[in-house]
Order: sequence, then structure tokens, then C-alpha cells
Amino acid sequence: MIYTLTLNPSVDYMVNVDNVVLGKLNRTKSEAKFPGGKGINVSRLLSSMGVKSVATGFLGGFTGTYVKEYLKKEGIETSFIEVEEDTRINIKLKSSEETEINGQGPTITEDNLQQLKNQIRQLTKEDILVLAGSIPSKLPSTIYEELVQVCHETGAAFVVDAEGSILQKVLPFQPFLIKPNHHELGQFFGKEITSCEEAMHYGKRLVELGAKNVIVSLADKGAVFINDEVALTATVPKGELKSSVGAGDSMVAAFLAKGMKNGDFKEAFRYSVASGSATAFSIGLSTPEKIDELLPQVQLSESV
Ligand SMILES: Nc1ncnc2c1ncn2[C@@H]1O[C@H](COP(=O)(O)OP(=O)(O)O)[C@@H](O)[C@H]1O
Ligand SMILES: O=P(O)(O)OC[C@H]1O[C@](O)(COP(=O)(O)O)[C@@H](O)[C@@H]1O
Repeated sequence: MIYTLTLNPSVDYMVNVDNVVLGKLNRTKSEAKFPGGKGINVSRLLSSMGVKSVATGFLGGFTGTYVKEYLKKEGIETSFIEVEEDTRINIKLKSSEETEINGQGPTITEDNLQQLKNQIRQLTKEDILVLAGSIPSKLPSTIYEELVQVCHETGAAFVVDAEGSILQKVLPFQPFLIKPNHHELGQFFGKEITSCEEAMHYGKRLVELGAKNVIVSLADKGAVFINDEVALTATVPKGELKSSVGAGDSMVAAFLAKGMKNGDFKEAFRYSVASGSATAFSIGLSTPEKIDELLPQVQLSESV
């Protein structure tokens, strides 16, 4: 079974404003609300691709209820730990550029944390845990390493989609997949990464450091995939950017959905790039129909 862990879920409040002006009253052209947080997005996408998962993490208050009910309506199994304070609301502002304001998240008590660790201890080598997104400000910054250590002991495989400083700590435990974007990869190596060639160079180092499969995304500039056997660069489909929120999560979900089914990681990577772009060209997440439509535009080239 695939488990997704979102330590810091959100309600994503997406607003579209023409020419936003700071310090003035702005009115929206359109708006939408969705459950958010990286693991939750992965569960929602997997479900749309017909793959079951269990979504876990911490939820609280009226916003937490909204997220839980939304997932329930979509038929997604959940196992969230209830916390006292409200789940955060993240603001996603689309104007001439995209601006995000993400909240810190609620207080998580020691007791809440123990409940989560007990859950993760139940996983077996048949399971995959997707750990994704930021750490709520009140949790210890070592939480990813601690949970990955538990996976290591139980034999469960794990995927990490998080910022560079977190990636550094989990690589020795050999994650099945990591998916930094080029900013996160740059943060990891203390470099600015702007091209697929650079992403390939540093992505290969992540494999040497312990990752089994690495995808580096560079938004509309392309994406690279590296494991012990192949190094691939993908072109990215062209289209109108509506909102890139969840684009990275869409890549992770699509890679797992395809790769777990037939072990063809090359095709899984191609599907994951199409899925990222299908989300970028939508308000909300990609759909299998939209991914199939974009797939012919994703071309792979192999490098040595
Ligand atoms: N402007 C865009 N045009 C086409 N595809 C995009 C665009 N922005 C994002 N994507 C797609 O989404 C994927 C992930 O986007 P990226 O911004 O790199 O990651 P993250 O959402 O994790 O920051 C890209 O590999 C690409 O497939
Ligand atoms: O946990 P973080 O890093 O604050 O990110 C949370 C945000 O990331 C998202 O999951 C989107 O992630 P991506 O755009 O990287 O795929 C939003 O739904 C959510 O608001």
C-alpha cells in the first residue's frame, strides 16, 4: 500500500487578480479552494489514476474538517491525527506572476507526534511512504530523519519531496525516489542551477549519495531523471500556465502510479512530466485525460 504523509496540510486558497497592486484594494477575477499539502495532492492524484493510497499527517479545526471531508468524498482512505489548532490556509496568488504565501501550521504536541510514529512503525516492506512538504514550525527539524529511520527498520520504501536541507539528511537511508526542483537542488549544493545539463550533473551526485531514483524538475525548461541504469532529459509540453501549484506533486504521483505497475521507470518518468504540465495548465490538479493529451509532447533523450 502507498501511504502519503503530509505533516503540514493546508487549504489552498487560489486567487486570480489582474495586475495586483500591493498596498491597495484588489478584487479577484476568479477564486477556488482545494485541499493542499504535498502528500495530500499525491493521494488525490493517485486516486484519479485508479491507485489506492492512505493519506496521513496532522489535521485540525474547521480547515482540517474541510480537507478530511473533501478526501472522503473522493474515496481516499485517511488516517490523520487530530490536532487542536486549525490546519493552515495557504494563499496562491496568480497575477502577471505567481506568488505563494504558505502558513506555519498548527502546534503539534509530543503526544500527537508519538501517535504518528506509532502509525509509521506499522508499515512493512510491502509498503511505500511518501513524505512530502514542509515541517510545521513547532515540530523538531529532525522529524524527517527520524521517520525515515523507522522506515529503514521496518523495510518500507520511502519517497521524499522536500526542500534541500531535508534531502541532505535522508539520502543515507536510500530513498526510492526524490524529486527536487532546480531551486531545491541548487539549495542542496549551494549553487544556482538553471539548465538541464547542470541539473543532470548535480542529480547524478544525489544518486551517488544514496537516492535510488532522482527526478529534477525545471518548470517549463525541462526535467531530468537519473538512476543507476539511465540518465534521461525530457522536453516539457507547451501550453498556457494557469497555476503550477501541485505540479511537482503531480510528477511524484504519476511516477509512482506507472512505475509501480510495470517497473518501466523510463515510461513512468515521461508520464510524470506530462502530469506536471497537465497540472500547470489547469486550476487544480491534472487528470488522466489531460496527461494522455500532453504525453506525445514529452520526448526523452538519453545521456551518458
Ligand atoms: N510553465 C510551465 N509549462 C509547462 N510545464 C510546466 C510549467 N511549470 C511547471 N510545469 C510542469 O510541472 C513540473 C514541475 O514543476 P516545477 O515548478 O519544476 O516543480 P515544483 O512544483 O515542485 O516546484 C515540470 O517538470 C513541468 O512538467
Ligand atoms: O509544505 P509546503 O512546502 O509549505 O508546501 C505546501 C504547498 O505545496 C503544495 O502541495 C503544492 O506543491 P508543489 O507545487 O510543489 O507540487 C500546495 O498544495 C501547498 O500549499
